[in-house]
Amino acid sequence: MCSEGIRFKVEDAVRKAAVLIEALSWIRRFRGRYVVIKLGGSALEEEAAVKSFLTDVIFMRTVGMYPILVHGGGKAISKAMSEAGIEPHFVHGRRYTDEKTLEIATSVLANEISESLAQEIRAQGAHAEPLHFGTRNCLRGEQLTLKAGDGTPIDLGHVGYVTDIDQGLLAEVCQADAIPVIPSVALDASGQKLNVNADTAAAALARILKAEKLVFLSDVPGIFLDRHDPGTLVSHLETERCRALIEDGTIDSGMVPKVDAALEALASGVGKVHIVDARLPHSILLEIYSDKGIGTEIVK
Ligand SMILES: Nc1ncnc2c1ncn2[C@@H]1O[C@H](COP(=O)(O)OP(=O)(O)O)[C@@H](O)[C@H]1O
Ligand SMILES: CC(=O)N[C@@H](CCC(=O)OP(=O)(O)O)C(=O)O
Repeated sequence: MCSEGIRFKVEDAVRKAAVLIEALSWIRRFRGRYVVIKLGGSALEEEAAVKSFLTDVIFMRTVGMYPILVHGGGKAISKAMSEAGIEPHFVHGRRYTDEKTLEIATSVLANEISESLAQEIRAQGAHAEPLHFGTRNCLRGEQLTLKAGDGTPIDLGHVGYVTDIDQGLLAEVCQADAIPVIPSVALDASGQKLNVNADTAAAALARILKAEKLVFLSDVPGIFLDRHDPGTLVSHLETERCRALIEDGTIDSGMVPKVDAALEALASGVGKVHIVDARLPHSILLEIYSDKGIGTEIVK
């Protein structure tokens, strides 16, 4: 090999070592800490990206962090409903959930998506435990009642919000070296299933656990000031600015429940919230274990 080739090889090796050294302080800092990761339905559509993301989650567990995987599956639920001849209907961003919709949504989330994520984690040589009404339940909730402007209650059907979680169960699963996989379905005090928006379910978990971090993996690189201009990606946001961006419509549609959930989590003690692109290989590792992430971080 010529001297130029040797120099390149050495520089490449030094660069790789530098990445490991940079990760070291973050690995030490986050060891034994919970990080709640929400995988959205849009991100779940890309199989190869999901596999690569799960490798990252296994990495996090292997270096001593406690990742907790919470997932939605809005697109898959809508598809299953259409196949059953039911038109999905959303009220204030929540799916109107009658008996039949509840049956479809909970089956898609728990029996299909949670199980397939857990299977993939196992196929990659790690441990996973789906936690829901059909296995061991983790999320407890109550029916959600929204009010219209004039104060009249809005009927959402079997839609809920998380009031509490089984912290003992989570600790047991994490300490047994497994990665908990949790669909956004809660059980109320009488055992009735409730369909919960997955962003709010993840935020409630992070809030109750006082997690180090809450990470939303979606199908965008982060928050943009102008969605048509990739140069406007914001890498750091504080809560006040987030409120203003929601107010002026810069943050809208599916990003609103995420940022609302982020603000709620930060207000109750979660260290930092990240919004990253699930389609970008290793985005979550770069966000957590390097000095400068690649998505948007939100702090108090
Ligand atoms: N300011 C913004 N920056 C980036 N994305 C935004 C913004 N405002 C709204 N969005 C939208 O939010 C979407 C993410 O929400 P959603 O589709 O509900 O994702 P998920 O399925 O991951 O919960 C993005 O695909 C984008 O269209
Ligand atoms: C009440 C309610 O709307 N529940 C959501 C649960 C899934 C979800 O939130 O999935 P995403 O993360 O993909 O949006 C729904 O039925 O679509």
